[in-house]
Amino acid sequence: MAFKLKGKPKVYVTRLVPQPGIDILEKECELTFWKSDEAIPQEELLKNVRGVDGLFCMLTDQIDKHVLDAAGPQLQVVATMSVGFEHIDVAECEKRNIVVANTPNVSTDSVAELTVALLLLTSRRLLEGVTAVKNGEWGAWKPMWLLGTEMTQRTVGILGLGRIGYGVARRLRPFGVRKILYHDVVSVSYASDVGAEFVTFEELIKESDFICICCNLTAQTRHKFNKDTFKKMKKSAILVNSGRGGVVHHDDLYNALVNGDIAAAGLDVTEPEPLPASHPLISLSNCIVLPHMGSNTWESRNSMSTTAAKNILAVFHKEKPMGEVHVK
Ligand SMILES: O=C(O)C(=O)CO
Repeated sequence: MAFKLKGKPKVYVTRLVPQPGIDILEKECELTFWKSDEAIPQEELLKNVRGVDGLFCMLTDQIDKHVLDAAGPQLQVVATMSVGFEHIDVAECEKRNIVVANTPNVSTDSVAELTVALLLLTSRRLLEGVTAVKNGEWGAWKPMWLLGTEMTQRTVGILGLGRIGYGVARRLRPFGVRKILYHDVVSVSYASDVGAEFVTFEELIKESDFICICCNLTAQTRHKFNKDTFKKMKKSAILVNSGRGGVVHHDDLYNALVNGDIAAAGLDVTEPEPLPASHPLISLSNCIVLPHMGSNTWESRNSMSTTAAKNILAVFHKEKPMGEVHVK
């Protein structure tokens, strides 16, 4: 059901976000903000959404039934400044005819670049090198010190050959990798652009030297990497996750890294986030943990902000937003 708006529609923005999106919204909407770089506490969110027509949120905000109730029946759109939308109760929004939209495409290059960077950081043991220099451990050249693994002639496995997985595959081809394997819910037509071969999950984990997790978190992918998976992987395998933390069982990963079931891991996403500094994975030299930096570029964040803003306006204009999402 469409609601007629009297005057400018009201939009609540749950954080300080890049200005380009705000400039777009300000022309047509009455904006209020959570004026902080830190996540809004849920009780503040519940208070501040009252009476809004649009909600501009991010992946740290739980947009559940209570928030929708607090907002009221005039709420038309929930636009998240993220690709992921696990934090939104999409089914509940659909029931209430509230459009949910995300920001696909605009962070693809940023996340794909980060994934390759993290793979190199991990496979070439670069952080251990930096740490050794800082700690004054850099002595005379040694033939057996901090040896990593080359990408050349290796098999790369990608779980989830969507936009980001494909972006990773395109960037890895010039490194001279021997094979790119992928597993996904369906085989995808553009796999042939990067010479990627569809395999079963079992084949992917057994044959790959490097595995990049680029998929969403769903009931099917939750803890897909667990103790049984790690036992089947090559002992020399390197695992990189830039998808969602919940795809990996972190306690099992810790054991696999300590017991030598796999060689190393690079994580840009964890479960939970933030991962506490006391978490055992952080103490390991063969595990690099980044603080979810995949889309941390000016280009990506500005586009995420403008896309979320345009999605909100599209709904007010009775048009289809670019990133409308539905219950799967
Ligand atoms: O957009 C997303 O879903 C993110 O994870 C932010 O990088």
